[in-house]
Amino acid sequence: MFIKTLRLEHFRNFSNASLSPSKGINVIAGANGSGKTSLLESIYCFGFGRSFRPGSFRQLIQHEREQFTLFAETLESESTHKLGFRRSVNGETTLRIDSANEPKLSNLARHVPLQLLTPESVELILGGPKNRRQYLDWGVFHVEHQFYSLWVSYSKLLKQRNSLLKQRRWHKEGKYWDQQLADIGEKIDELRQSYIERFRPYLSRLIVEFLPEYDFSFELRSGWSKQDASLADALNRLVEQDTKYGYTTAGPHKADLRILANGEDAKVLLSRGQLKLLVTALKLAQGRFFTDTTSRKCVYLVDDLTAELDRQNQAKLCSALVQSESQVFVTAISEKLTNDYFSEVANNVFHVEHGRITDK
Ligand SMILES: Nc1ncnc2c1ncn2[C@@H]1O[C@H](COP(=O)(O)OP(=O)(O)OP(=O)(O)O)[C@@H](O)[C@H]1O
Repeated sequence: MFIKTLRLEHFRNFSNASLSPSKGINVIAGANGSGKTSLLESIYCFGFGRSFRPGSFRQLIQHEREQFTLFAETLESESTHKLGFRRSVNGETTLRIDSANEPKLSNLARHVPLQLLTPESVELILGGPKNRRQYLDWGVFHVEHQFYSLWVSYSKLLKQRNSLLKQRRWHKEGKYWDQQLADIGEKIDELRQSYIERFRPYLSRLIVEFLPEYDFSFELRSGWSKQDASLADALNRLVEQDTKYGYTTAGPHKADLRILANGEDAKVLLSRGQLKLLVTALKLAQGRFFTDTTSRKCVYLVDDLTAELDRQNQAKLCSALVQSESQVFVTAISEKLTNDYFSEVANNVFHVEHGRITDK
């Protein structure tokens, strides 16, 4: 998938701006506060329905305005799609695909597979399990089409169980729903486990490129104890505890991807720069696996490419991005990056200044 054109209306510091990126490397250059990250954020909205920065969606709407609107024209397998995303201060969201309103964000997201790398991406390793589940589920969502509907059903049943637990009504009605919750929960786990098994060789290959000095291992923890033969058994065993807490403590919503370097938790062993390299490898590996399994390409968004990487590793990352033959958006204070790392390939440089975009 390639973005042919992108238009931003009243998004952050952009009043009305557009760009026609190249199919390859696009460098977004500009001073601090010019709007580089905001530009990446606007693309990210199509793939995730939200920003990657903290704060409410209201902060994305330009000050003094009622709504922002984003348009993108994409090209995939010789078909063009027109996508629209609008959010208003009153919370209303409008999605459009090819001139029709689209009720489901998941359908828009399927059109725009994205991998994001920012200085904050190390939270994938340092942060809680939710970050790693989101990472993993991006892959499962884009590769296994039944995953999303299973996840929606599971979330509904989980909400219902939690409400019964809170109201201490589980003993009256809960047993029946638990079996359904467990069946769907097990299916979600199977899809994740099968994904990680197929994905593991890609991970290993890329990690050797970026961090050859460590021996990494990855283990997907299902979200319930191995001492239980099934999720149904775990839910049954934990019902008294769950009633006390008022929520469900076992299930795929508690899964985690354990990442070990030389047998130790990666977050306690690696330096900040090494964590960034690990995350870089994780993101690139997921993009490669996605391409090999679906014959589609994702778009890479790289904010502040030079942050925390030495020159050798910056060059490695750039060469991996070029090799991916995907569309890439990288931000940098200076366009010098283009000459240093991307001079051999066709690339576009866009200058951003106070929310205005000009190409070279
Ligand atoms: N809702 C908004 N309305 C108007 N301006 C905004 C809004 N939200 C943020 N801004 C401004 O937009 C500008 C662009 O911020 P952005 O983070 O995109 O810059 P950047 O070019 O990535 O900067 P840096 O190089 O420092 O990371 C900032 O000056 C910020 O104050």
